[in-house]
Amino acid sequence: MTPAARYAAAAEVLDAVLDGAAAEQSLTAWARRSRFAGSGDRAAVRDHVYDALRARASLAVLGGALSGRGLLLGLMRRSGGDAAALFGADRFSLEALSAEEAAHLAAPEPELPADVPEWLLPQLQADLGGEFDRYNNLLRGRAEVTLRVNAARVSVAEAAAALAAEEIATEPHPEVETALIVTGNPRRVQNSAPYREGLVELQDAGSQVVVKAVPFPGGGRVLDYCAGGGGKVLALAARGEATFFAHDGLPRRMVDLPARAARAGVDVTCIEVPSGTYDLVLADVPCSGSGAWRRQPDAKWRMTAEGLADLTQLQREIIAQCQAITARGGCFCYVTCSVLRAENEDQIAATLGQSGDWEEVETRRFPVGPLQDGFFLSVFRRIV
Ligand SMILES: C[S@@+](CC[C@H](N)C(=O)[O-])C[C@H]1O[C@@H](n2cnc3c(N)ncnc32)[C@H](O)[C@@H]1O
Repeated sequence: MTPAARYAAAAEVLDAVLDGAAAEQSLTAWARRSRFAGSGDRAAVRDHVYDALRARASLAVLGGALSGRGLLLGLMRRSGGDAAALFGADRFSLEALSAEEAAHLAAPEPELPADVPEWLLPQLQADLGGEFDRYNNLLRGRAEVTLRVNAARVSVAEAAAALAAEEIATEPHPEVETALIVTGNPRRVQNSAPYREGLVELQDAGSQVVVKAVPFPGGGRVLDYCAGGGGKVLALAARGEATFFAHDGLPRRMVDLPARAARAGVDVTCIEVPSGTYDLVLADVPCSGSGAWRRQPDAKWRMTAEGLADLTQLQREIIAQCQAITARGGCFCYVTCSVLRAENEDQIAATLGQSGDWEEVETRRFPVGPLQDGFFLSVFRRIV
């Protein structure tokens, strides 16, 4: 596909997303009906779509319309690209610029809105204060592909060398000692020997830092109550000996966990119903994902006030369930990848903070950064 044709395909996918379809499904549907597209084409179209969605509000203003075409015009304007040369470039491209579009692009740059849902803007500004502008700018960029080195099996330098042997370039994360940032050939990672052999796992650096901050019991029973694919419980299991359990309200989400645990050389038992008590209960609860919206920008635009209220209700239910199964003297760790107080500090204040049965060990925010997603962690110990 020509570069112009890739933009035309991205516009088609974006229009479907703006009509309410999910980005991943729309990309898959486009790839199915476009058998001529190679892997490079699919990757380029995906990048255009996600770049446009991350900054949907500001690009619509820059490009002059909230449409696939308008967002891509905005994207080109932001990067200083020549839209006139690409639009109308060949028979597969988008139509040439209209006189109105050309005039819009030539006019002085308008004031740009923030790239967060309008209804949530006041809440985000109040919650993040002076950090909001930085957060908003970071949300417009791509997230890094990051690996967690399985420190139980290999050193960071050895893992980097094994990846380099397969032409996967990495750099150590400047602050997170187990993290390698993939700087070349990220799409090769999942077929590489270091990945298949469990020397590395795909995991954001923020996620790694949160797990490291969890007080590890050094034995006993450890439960990941919202395990999903198992990222957190696998990182916990890499920290030392204990008996590890994984649970999820939607058990099928754990389908890949046994294979991932086997690759990493750790034992994790998936359970449908927790039984007895656990010395450490970690709940990485379902949340807005506002600390990780770079990775799922269409989720950002789909979030509604009602959806957020439902999530905060579910989070309170999960906290209550976890309180009941934490052993006396054990710890409960509440984790979100949200930057909203409503899902973080307010939840803790309304639940654990009200109970005389629990003492706070630590509550921390891990802000969104250029190299990591944003997280929140609150650790409470159940009084003996
Ligand atoms: C943020 S994700 C967890 C990600 C995972 N910890 C990781 O690091 O890969 C939240 C998970 O909570 C699960 N969940 C939703 N409702 C739940 C409930 N009532 N009880 C337990 N888990 C639930 C979801 O299915 C989802 O897998």
